[in-house]
Formats: sequence, C-alpha cells, structure tokens
Amino acid sequence: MTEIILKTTGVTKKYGQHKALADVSIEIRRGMIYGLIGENGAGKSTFMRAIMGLIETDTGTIELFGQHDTKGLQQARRKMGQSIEMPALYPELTARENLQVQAANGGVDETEIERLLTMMNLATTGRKHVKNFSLGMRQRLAIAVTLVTNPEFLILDEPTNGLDPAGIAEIREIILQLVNERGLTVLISSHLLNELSLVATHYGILHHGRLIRELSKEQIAQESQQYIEIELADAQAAIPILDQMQIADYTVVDAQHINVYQHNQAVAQINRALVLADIAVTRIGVTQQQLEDYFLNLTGGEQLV
Ligand SMILES: Nc1ncnc2c1ncn2[C@@H]1O[C@H](COP(=O)(O)OP(=O)(O)OP(=O)(O)O)[C@@H](O)[C@H]1O
Repeated sequence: MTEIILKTTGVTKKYGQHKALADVSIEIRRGMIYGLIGENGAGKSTFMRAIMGLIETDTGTIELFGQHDTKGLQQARRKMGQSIEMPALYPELTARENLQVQAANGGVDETEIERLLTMMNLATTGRKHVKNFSLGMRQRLAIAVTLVTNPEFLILDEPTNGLDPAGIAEIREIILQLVNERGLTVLISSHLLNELSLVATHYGILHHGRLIRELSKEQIAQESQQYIEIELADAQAAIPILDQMQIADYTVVDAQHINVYQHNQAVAQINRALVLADIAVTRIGVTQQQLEDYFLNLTGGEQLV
C-alpha cells in the first residue's frame, strides 16, 4: 500500500450555528490527484484551510505525513505547497522577481526558478509586472510560487476558476506534468466537474459540508451509466422493432432520438434491425453519462455551479 499523505477523521467546523464541515473523513495516498467537488459554499475552501492550519477545527483529527500533534503537523506542513484562492503575489514585480522573493525565504536556486518559469509557460514574460498579467498567467505564477519550497503535496483551491478553455487546459497539463515528473500528490478543488475528470484519479464529493461520496476514477466509469444513443429518421417507427427485439429499457427522447439502456444488446444488431425495417439511422453509438449528470444525481439534482 502506498503511503498515506493526508488522513482526516471526523473533521467538523461550525461558523455560529452553521456547519461548514460536518464529520469529514478522507484519505489521500501518495501519487493521487484528489478532486474535491462541491457547489459554492459546500465547504471546499474551509476544508483546505483546515488542512493548511489556517483555521482551527471544532472536532476531528488531521494527520499529515503521519503526523497529528501540533508540533508534528507544523513540520509536516513544510512539505506542502498551497494556493488558497489567491496566494500573495507582488503586483509591482515580474514573474521571475516574485519567485526570487519566495526563494529568498529558503527554497530553490536560480536554475530551478528558470525551470519553473518555463514549465509554467511564463519564461517570456520578461519585465512585465504581475499587475499587467492575465488571470491565467497569474494562476500559473501562483502555482509556480507554491513549488518554490519543493513540496511533496500540493493544495490547489479552484486553480481554473474564471479561466477560458485554453487556460483551463494549460493548468491541467501543468498538474499532470507535476505528478508525472515530480511525483507530487495533489488535492484540487473545483466545481467544473467535467474538467476535473480529465486529471483527478480520485474524487470526494462535498455537499453542505458533508463528504457524501469518495470514489476512484474507475468507480465513476463503472457507475456512470452507459447507454446506446440512436439518431434516426423516425423514432416512432422504431418502437415496434425494439419491441420485437425484446428491448424494454429505452426512452424516446424526441422524434429523431432514442436512448437504449440495455447495453447488453449489440449496437450492430439494433442498427441492422432498423435498417432492415427501412428506418434510416444517421448515428448510433454507446454514450457515457456525463460526469456532470452523475454528480447531479448524487446531490439530488442540486447544481454544483
Ligand atoms: N469566516 C467565515 N465566517 C462565517 N461563515 C463562513 C466563513 N467561511 C466560510 N463560511 C461559510 O461556510 C460555508 C462553506 O464555505 P467555503 O468557502 O468553504 O465553501 P466552498 O465550497 O469553498 O465554496 P466556494 O466555491 O464558494 O468557495 C459557506 O456557507 C460559507 O458562507
């Protein structure tokens, strides 16, 4: 079994009468990219802040790199990098200068700073001050800053928030590169579920401060339903054919679309039967239920965005 990097047991945090976190227990092992998913106000930032030691929890325990007492946790937190919302970037300095300031507090050398700038696609920003950076550039610099201390465990709170698809893809590539090349373990939060599905190896779903499910990428693939999607000229005309084939579990979506949920039926068989009955099929294939829909089911239809 790989090493446990973070283990929380029954973590609870109240703000007045409001429970921002209720009995949250999670386990993150080395090499995982753990995606923390939840709607606005679900408790994602509160949880991350608790791990970072930025807020006190009411009850529960936090174990980091096997340490759980105050002194041990303090030491263990040195192995973490974090970008909680916006880390402190100096707006009047360049990207390189920002990294140099961080490195001066005890961290990497100039060569590593150059490497980080290249990795984050910031090497050509030259004399440009951070205050003139785009949001994407700032987000990437924020991640670079967290790497200056050579962390083993990275906590990223909504690193793709507000970015366009190209910016999101860039962050995704960086995270995958960090995991592959440096063996980092990552805890990342987002409400962009489909986006997270391209990087996360494990998921924790927070809903009203509770961890309602914890599952792996493979479990999601199994559980999110597959179905056969048929696009055809006349959906009504296809009904008797499906009945003849003893297919009972299907939905007529509209005049040109039918979804069949019995995926033990071969796609080719259905296609052949429809074509033989003179019903033109324009498209037929197996579709995976979108991750977004899967989580909507789990949270009782409440939007996560
Ligand atoms: N300092 C605070 N004082 C009072 N209530 C707070 C405080 N911080 C957070 N909360 C409340 O705790 C709940 C969880 O907030 P949190 O910021 O952790 O959610 P989140 O999942 O990170 O959401 P978002 O995506 O909006 O950041 C919210 O209802 C929020 O209003």
